[in-house]
Amino acid sequence: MDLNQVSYHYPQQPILLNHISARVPVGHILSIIGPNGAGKSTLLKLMTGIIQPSAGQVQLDGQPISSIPQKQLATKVALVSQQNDIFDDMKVIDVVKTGRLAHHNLLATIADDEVAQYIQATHLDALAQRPMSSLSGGQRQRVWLASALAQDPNYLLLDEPTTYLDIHYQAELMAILSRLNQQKHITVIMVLHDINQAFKISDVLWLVKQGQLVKVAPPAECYDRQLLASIFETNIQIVDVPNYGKYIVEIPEVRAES
Ligand SMILES: Nc1ncnc2c1ncn2[C@@H]1O[C@H](COP(=O)(O)OP(=O)(O)OP(=O)(O)O)[C@@H](O)[C@H]1O
Repeated sequence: MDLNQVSYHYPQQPILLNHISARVPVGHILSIIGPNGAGKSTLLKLMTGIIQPSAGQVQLDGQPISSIPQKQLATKVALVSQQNDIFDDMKVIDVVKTGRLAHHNLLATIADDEVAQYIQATHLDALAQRPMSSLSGGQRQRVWLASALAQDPNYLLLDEPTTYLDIHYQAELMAILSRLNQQKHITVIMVLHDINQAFKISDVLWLVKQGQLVKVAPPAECYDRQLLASIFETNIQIVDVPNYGKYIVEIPEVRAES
């Protein structure tokens, strides 16, 4: 996937993203990080074709994403975002089957067997027959992931996927994504707020500030205290944690006692 001179502004709003050009490395894990309002989710939406650039082009397999019919696009690109409750009356297994609609015309023709692997991959076996309305936020998050996987996409995009997850499930989700990436070669693109998680799991980072792509590099090249401090406008320290490695912490400025 390529972004060629992509600019974007919401209707009646000033320019948000300004001439962004970058290539998404196929088969890798890419995380987009940056402060609130930087334009990360908007960038993700442009990469799914949900919104179209005001100028420039997003290309998928050499084709403008805007020219790919929606159903065909759904077999290539899947988005896991903060979802609403429109599926509350449905059973988990049926919500997962909606992802298969990228490959079928009717939900009724999709067999349970066809979605079993996605339910297993997201550890939802015990919940498959439960209504969505009875699930916790973290469990729902895994259903959205299973449904996106059922699209069998080349590109899996996730917008803040760990928001509702406790630290155990955050680690579990990261492990699931790593496994999918390694075994199925799915390209993972996600917006992550936890920068340490992003640094740990990603092959490439996009650092975004005020609609600009400030740096594109592997995590090892982004452990730069000054760069991170300027992006997040806060005091950053990078510490060495035994058996973990480098860890980024935000340290509030210490004020001198008067
Ligand atoms: N539908 C919309 N209409 C108008 N402005 C919007 C819309 N969606 C987002 N914006 C504005 O665009 C800017 C970037 O929003 P975006 O959600 O892309 O940022 P973000 O980096 O993902 O932020 P966060 O970390 O807070 O989720 C913000 O100023 C936001 O208010």
